[in-house]
Amino acid sequence: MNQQNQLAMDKIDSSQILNLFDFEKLAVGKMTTMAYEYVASGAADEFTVRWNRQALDAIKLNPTVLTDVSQIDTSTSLLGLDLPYPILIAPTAYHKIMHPEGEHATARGAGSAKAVYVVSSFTTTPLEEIAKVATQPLWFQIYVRDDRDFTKALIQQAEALGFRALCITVDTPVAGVRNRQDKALFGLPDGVNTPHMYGGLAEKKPFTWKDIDWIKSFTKMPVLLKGILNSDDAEKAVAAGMDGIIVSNHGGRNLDTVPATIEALPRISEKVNKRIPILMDGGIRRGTDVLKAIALGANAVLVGKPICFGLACGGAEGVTKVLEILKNELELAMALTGRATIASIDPSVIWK
Ligand SMILES: Cc1cc2nc3c(=O)[nH]c(=O)nc-3n(C[C@H](O)[C@H](O)[C@H](O)COP(=O)(O)O)c2cc1C
Ligand SMILES: O=C(O)C(=O)c1ccccc1
Repeated sequence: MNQQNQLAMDKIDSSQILNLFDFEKLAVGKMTTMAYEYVASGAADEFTVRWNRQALDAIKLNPTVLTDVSQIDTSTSLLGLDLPYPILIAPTAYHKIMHPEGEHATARGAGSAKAVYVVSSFTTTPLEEIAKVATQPLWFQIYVRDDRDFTKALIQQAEALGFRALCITVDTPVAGVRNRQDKALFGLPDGVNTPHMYGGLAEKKPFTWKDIDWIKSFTKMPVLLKGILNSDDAEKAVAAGMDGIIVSNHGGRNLDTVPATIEALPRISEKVNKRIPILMDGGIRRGTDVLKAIALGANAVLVGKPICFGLACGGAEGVTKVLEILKNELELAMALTGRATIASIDPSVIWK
């Protein structure tokens, strides 16, 4: 497709695309079936995918009235970064199957929206190209390979390119039961590849806490563990000197029937007791979802699938729009619950 046609394809009708669910509906017609099935599907019977949403929906809010909400301030700080709002782009693989500009567009979209973009190690665009166009901080996500020299070199490459934090994904020693993805005969189309990663998800060598210590020993980037669901592991992460954790069930794509992340969050938050920042992802689609996650102990959230759909619908602009809609909804949720700042969002905003 030429550039003119792509730009025309990328025009989003702002009068009709008003929330994150609208992007998914629009994306169905814009993506190949294979790419849509890859992004939208979860593991096995997709209970956890649904629970991520249902558990957020089931939480009721308890607004406070007559507080000064004339100035809503969504800003926060996280691992030395000042964020205008507590929403990051979750690492997702293979952006070029979603849009021809791939991760390049995602990085530009993140830049316009002033959001941190966590780049997947399964990026289909070289890290140096992403770093070149990024105007906001980038983080890097890694899958640890059996080849530890390769793993170390990749982390050092990201660090040298100015990536600001490292997320080690720990919930995927093997890929989950991906029936929908398999039925769609998922595979990368010709011309799309992953310049920094080889192979699939499953590796043979044990990958344990010892490897986490090893990574910590040679990188100066803050290190976060992505995919924590139980509070004992959260405690081990603190003990291992981690700089943060990401409470995640991989968007329901790995082990079906694990709980919703919003359900796992409170006990992890209690155990961690503010010693390190906690991020959360899984089913965040509305500003009220962000508010609920913060109320239950998250310092920030990440969004996965909606970014993929925004990218598919509108390239960089689509990515920006997804983030702007979510930020705007968060501001409204804060105003309507009587919370003018992120710090004022505490458990009392949840109806009990
Ligand atoms: C298409 C897709 C690809 C993903 N690829 C990765 C990946 O490469 N590395 C990783 O750590 N997580 C990956 N994830 C998981 C996301 O980082 C995140 O945990 C999840 O999507 C959050 O849930 P949400 O999609 O409901 O927002 C992927 C998720 C999706 C939907
Ligand atoms: O799809 C995923 O969830 C994922 O993390 C992934 C990343 C690279 C290759 C295969 C799966």
